Amino acid sequence: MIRLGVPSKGRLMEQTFDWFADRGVRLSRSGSDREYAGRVEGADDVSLVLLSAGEIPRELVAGRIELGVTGTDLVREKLPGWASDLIEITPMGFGHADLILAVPDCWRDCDNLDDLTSIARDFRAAHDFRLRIATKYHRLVRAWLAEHEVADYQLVDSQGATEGTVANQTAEAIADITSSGATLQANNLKILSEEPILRSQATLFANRVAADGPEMARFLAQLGVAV
Ligand SMILES: Nc1ncnc2c1ncn2[C@@H]1O[C@H](COP(=O)(O)OP(=O)(O)OP(=O)(O)O)[C@@H](O)[C@H]1O
Ligand SMILES: O=P(O)(O)OC[C@H]1O[C@H](OP(=O)(O)OP(=O)(O)O)[C@H](O)[C@@H]1O
Repeated sequence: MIRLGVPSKGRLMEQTFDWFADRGVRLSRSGSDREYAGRVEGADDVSLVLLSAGEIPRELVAGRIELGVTGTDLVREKLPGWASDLIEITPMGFGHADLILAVPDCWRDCDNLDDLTSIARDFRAAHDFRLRIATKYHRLVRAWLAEHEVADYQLVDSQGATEGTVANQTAEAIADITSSGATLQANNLKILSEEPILRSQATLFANRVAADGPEMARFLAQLGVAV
């Protein structure tokens, strides 16, 4: 049996259902909106497990699901060395979002990371703490800033409504996912001019060990994708 983990709600769930339906596999929730049980029609020996998108990377590595749909951002953030445990089977063409760093619009002299570096240095000299960047993507943001030799900052954890932290004065800058840009605009934030920290999209992942079996090869062939 192949256990397929799919996000349990929202657009990501609906677009995942559409993607499989286009390939002849009908996924559905059984019961009410609150019931996280699912049904699979059109494929043998496949069961549906509805999970939070953020938990799918961990469940894949633990081998509690063999296949899973989630954003590449969540896999890279939550699983250092993910490629030794998981295989990226195919990007799915939806759930596109960029992980970016943004600062207040009113910081006229801050357009790129060099500007931020000098602002952060001055900030540290003027205050008795370092410039705060709110994010839930700790690992990816730290690695990116280290790569660009930015050191005078601290991360503050924000698990939601991250763009609001600047107005609420719990951070000076944010690093979060953006898609349309509407949330940044509504919160008077602008993106630094560098390339995004990461470009993410919904992707089908497999547990590397499970990917070897004949059942998996059959199912992936039915979907028109290969390991
Ligand atoms: N505005 C957006 N547009 C497109 N994709 C997005 C957007 N916001 C988040 N995502 C993507 O959706 C995936 C799920 O994100 P996130 O974990 O924030 O979802 P959630 O619905 O809050 O999940 P949870 O069930 O854990 O509460 C991530 O891969 C993320 O990149
Ligand atoms: O660029 P946009 O199209 O405006 O999308 C970006 C927003 O979408 C996500 O939030 P979500 O709605 O998942 O809520 P969250 O704040 O709880 O993460 C993300 O964290 C941004 O806040």
